[in-house]
Amino acid sequence: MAQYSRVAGSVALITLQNPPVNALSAAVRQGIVDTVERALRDPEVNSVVICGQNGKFCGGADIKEFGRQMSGPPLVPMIHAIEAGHKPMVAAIEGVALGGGLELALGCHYRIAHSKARLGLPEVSLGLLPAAGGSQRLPRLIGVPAALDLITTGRHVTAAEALKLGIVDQVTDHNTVDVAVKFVQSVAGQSMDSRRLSTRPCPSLPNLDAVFEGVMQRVRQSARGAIAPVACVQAVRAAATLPYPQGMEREKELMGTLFTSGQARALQYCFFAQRAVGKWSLPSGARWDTSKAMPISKAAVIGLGTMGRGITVALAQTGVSVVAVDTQERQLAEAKQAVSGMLERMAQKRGSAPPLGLVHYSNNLQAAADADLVIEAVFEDMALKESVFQQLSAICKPGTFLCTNTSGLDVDRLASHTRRPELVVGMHFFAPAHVMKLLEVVCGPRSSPEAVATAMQLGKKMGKVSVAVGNCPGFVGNRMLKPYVEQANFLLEEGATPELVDQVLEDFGFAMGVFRMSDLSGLDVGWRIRKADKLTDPSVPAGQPVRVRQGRRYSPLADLICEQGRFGQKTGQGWYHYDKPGGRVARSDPWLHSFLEEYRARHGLVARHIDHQEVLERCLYVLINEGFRILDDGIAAGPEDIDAIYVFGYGWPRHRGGPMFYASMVGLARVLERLEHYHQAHPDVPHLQPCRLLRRLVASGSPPVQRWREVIKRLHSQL
Ligand SMILES: CC(C)(COP(=O)(O)OP(=O)(O)OC[C@H]1O[C@@H](n2cnc3c(N)ncnc32)[C@H](O)[C@@H]1OP(=O)(O)O)[C@@H](O)C(=O)NCCC(=O)NCCSC(=O)C[C@@H](O)CCCCCCCCCCCCC(=O)O
Repeated sequence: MAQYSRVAGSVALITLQNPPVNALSAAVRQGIVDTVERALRDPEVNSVVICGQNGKFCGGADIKEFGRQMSGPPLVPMIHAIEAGHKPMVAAIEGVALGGGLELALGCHYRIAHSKARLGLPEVSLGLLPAAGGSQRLPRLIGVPAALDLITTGRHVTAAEALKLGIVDQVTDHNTVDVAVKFVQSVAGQSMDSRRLSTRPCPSLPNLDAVFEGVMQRVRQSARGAIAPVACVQAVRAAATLPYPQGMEREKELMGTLFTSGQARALQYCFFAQRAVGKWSLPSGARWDTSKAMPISKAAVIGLGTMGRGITVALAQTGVSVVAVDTQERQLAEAKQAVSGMLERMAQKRGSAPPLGLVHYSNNLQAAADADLVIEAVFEDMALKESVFQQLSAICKPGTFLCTNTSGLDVDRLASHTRRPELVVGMHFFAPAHVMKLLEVVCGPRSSPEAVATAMQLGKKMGKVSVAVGNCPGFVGNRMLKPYVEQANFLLEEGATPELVDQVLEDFGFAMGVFRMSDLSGLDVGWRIRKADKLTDPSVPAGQPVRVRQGRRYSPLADLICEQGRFGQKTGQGWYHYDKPGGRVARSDPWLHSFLEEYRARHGLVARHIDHQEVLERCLYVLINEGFRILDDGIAAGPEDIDAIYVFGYGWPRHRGGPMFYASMVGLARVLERLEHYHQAHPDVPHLQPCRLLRRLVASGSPPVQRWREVIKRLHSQL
């Protein structure tokens, strides 16, 4: 797993071999230990180059080994032996040097990188810290502030930035190994004493305490309960204040706490879940590896509201030529300005030219005629969308994929208005579409494997985490959101306040609680949907109790708020009060509190004390229960799909792994027992009734989340 060869007579070349990213598995570590020993022993060798096979230096420790019995030589002494070696060692970095891979390179005496290489210490995003000496060597090399930035964010840097920071000694456009071999020969025989980072002091920093205090405060705030970023700061502080051996002890101690934590398990699960969703399969048998994606060089976006504009920007950023269409002149002119502005700002940040020439504008649907793929993003109204699809089907060239950005309407019904329903899929983006990572690709029963593969591939090119889901009202994300929001409203009826509910959810790790989030998205959106579903007052049959709809408990609270013209941030009032329409800072609103009191009095409801546990359990478990129903219905292929959707699209805290992973951590039996308890207390809320799949999983011994797919398959095959 590490190949030894001799090049240029006296240089030992050690090549890591563990495709696809040369991760430091036990076998690779053993290979490195053996080959380094051999190179140091061999009298004919006077210097060493370490590189990775297939143009990739090393993606770090083998994450698949975590959580299992560790075997093979440990990383820390292995890297120490390299650093202590009396012959010069150079890391030839191509592709990536990440985590343990960069730590290995930091143990070498020199580092030479290809200009396209990326380097970083991303352990924090796996719930860990760079514990193979990275937290101690990097600050000694580049100073505390830069090291803190890289280690607490886990961000990757380009070779050019690495050179500027001093992480690498040289950047080349040529063959990196050849350059490294030449270089190492030029330093052979020299003392490497000054090149051993562990022997260097950390560059001194005035106001060390103040710097760490400030950083710790910022990190704690943005971590939202994640423990790894905090431990990363503590480890770098050890580098800045302790001699190297004690610093290493501290690094080990901190890693010991992180390594076995639930958060590390959750974050590592997220890493693999993000990759698993790319390997989609559908109930029809269509799969990612047998379905051919078509190339998309020209796209059209229909409807240039907020979503259409964001989608246009995201496509142009990807290098796709876009025709942006809106039949309303005023909207078109505003969109032109907004899209150009967004593209310019993004280009300025990147230091490149904005791709303005890729976007063309039109007020005529005919302009979409020769597009390879069209994304409809008109107002969320079925009749309007049906008419657009009918027209597009007549206008577009044969073979154009027709996609809808609907957030929950029936994709199959739209497909039925076209001549080729197999070319229709949903591409559900999340606002702002050029920023948010999630894309739900909604597959109707008639969507062809080719259409699904094309939408998935385009999403990936746009930098999205694309998740293939089935067609049902709300798909996956919004379908699960509905009972969650509903519970929050019921809790208000029973005595809670928006502040209490939001605080509990934010303490859990959500960026925003449900009420703050609703104010941000606009309360009128849900109101319009409830009106269309005939849930709001004028369409309710006479004599129907106001808190019952379609035979189940209903809370008209949100409707009443909307009737007051309180649509959230945009109107300056919603569940909270804002300084002005469009204001961002949510303040408690005394009006809302008296409104809730009056409401309860009017309906004979007596406010009771509601504790944090009840808020959390009712909101989260009802959402999780719907997740199980979605799995049982085959709308999502596995728990990873649901979790990726919630982490990347709904602000679910990544260090909690996603709702389904969280359920497995809490214990399925516990979730079931609490749902049963709440359903008994609220028999008129069907969403609280534990789903069949949850019961089945508990009955089969609550297998780990990675094995749920098998249980689901078995369950379905028995039907
Ligand atoms: C590398 C990438 C940037 C490549 O991206 P790309 O898009 O090209 O490809 P994919 O992401 O799709 O990946 C392809 C393929 O490869 C798999 N993979 C990638 N990286 C790894 C990896 N590091 N390990 C295993 N597998 C990997 C990926 O899953 C894909 O597989 P598939 O089957 O889907 O094809 C990108 O992949 C990337 O970003 N990778 C992760 C990089 C990273 O985060 N590296 C850091 C790893 S953690 C680390 O290095 C830790 C070290 O600092 C120190 C470790 C010291 C350990 C000491 C343990 C002491 C424990 C003490 C505890 C004591 C407890 C007690 O007391 O008992």
